[in-house]
Amino acid sequence: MEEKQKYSNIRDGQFGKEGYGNDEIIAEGQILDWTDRLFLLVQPGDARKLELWPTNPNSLRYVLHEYTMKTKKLVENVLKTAAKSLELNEDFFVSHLGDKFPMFARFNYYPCCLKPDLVFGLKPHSDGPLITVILPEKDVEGLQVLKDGEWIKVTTSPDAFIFNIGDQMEIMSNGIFKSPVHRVVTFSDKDRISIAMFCANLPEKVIGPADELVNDMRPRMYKNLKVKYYFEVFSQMFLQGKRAIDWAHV
Ligand SMILES: O=C(O)CCC(=O)C(=O)O
Ligand SMILES: [Fe+2]
Repeated sequence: MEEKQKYSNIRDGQFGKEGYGNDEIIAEGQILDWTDRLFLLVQPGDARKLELWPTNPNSLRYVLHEYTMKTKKLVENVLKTAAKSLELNEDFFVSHLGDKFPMFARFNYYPCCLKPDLVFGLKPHSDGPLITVILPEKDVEGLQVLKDGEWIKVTTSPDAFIFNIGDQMEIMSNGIFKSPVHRVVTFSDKDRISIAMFCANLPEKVIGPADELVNDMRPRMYKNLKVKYYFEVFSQMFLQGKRAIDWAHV
């Protein structure tokens, strides 16, 4: 416990986004997730808060750096394919992101729970950034996606990543790609771990639907929004269990 507290997301009584710990508590009775998590900015390199990067195990810094670089390459390739599938220039998403886009790593540990019906490992939410790369536990399922009012299990496959579309992608694709509501359930007899890498546009960028995807058949669905502002709204709404994307509609 002491080791974890060295990296706590509460410093001098102030809640910080990065570090070890659960969500900020903003309301009495707010339901917290059944999870232990560490959240770190991993990209751009010069903005890392290394004092929050655990030194045990010793290899973590090196491995996380390598993992970040490889995830970046992978994401760029996937984003090129995604742009092509929308008949946009293949660099559409990649050029918006630029080279120094923010990437965050979230290490999720969901302990087993004697009353799994009463808690979520992670409550229903959508991801705010552009795209998330999830490395799930090899053989413990737990992630579920809401589709047409039903919760569908996301199956895992050894050595496969899960790519999740985030709100920024839904906005930029004018709603063609959907940012799904998803949640993580717990089990009475199994723990689960996952690593989620969130890739976002720079806070000062303004994003909106691609011009090519707005036409008479498909009118503009979302406002143009400054990313920083969207995140402020997102954080508040997330804690209240609401979706920021509903607020972003024109
Ligand atoms: O643990 C998972 O599989 C999903 C994690 C997730 O949705 C998140 O961290 O936003
Ligand atoms: Fe998520």
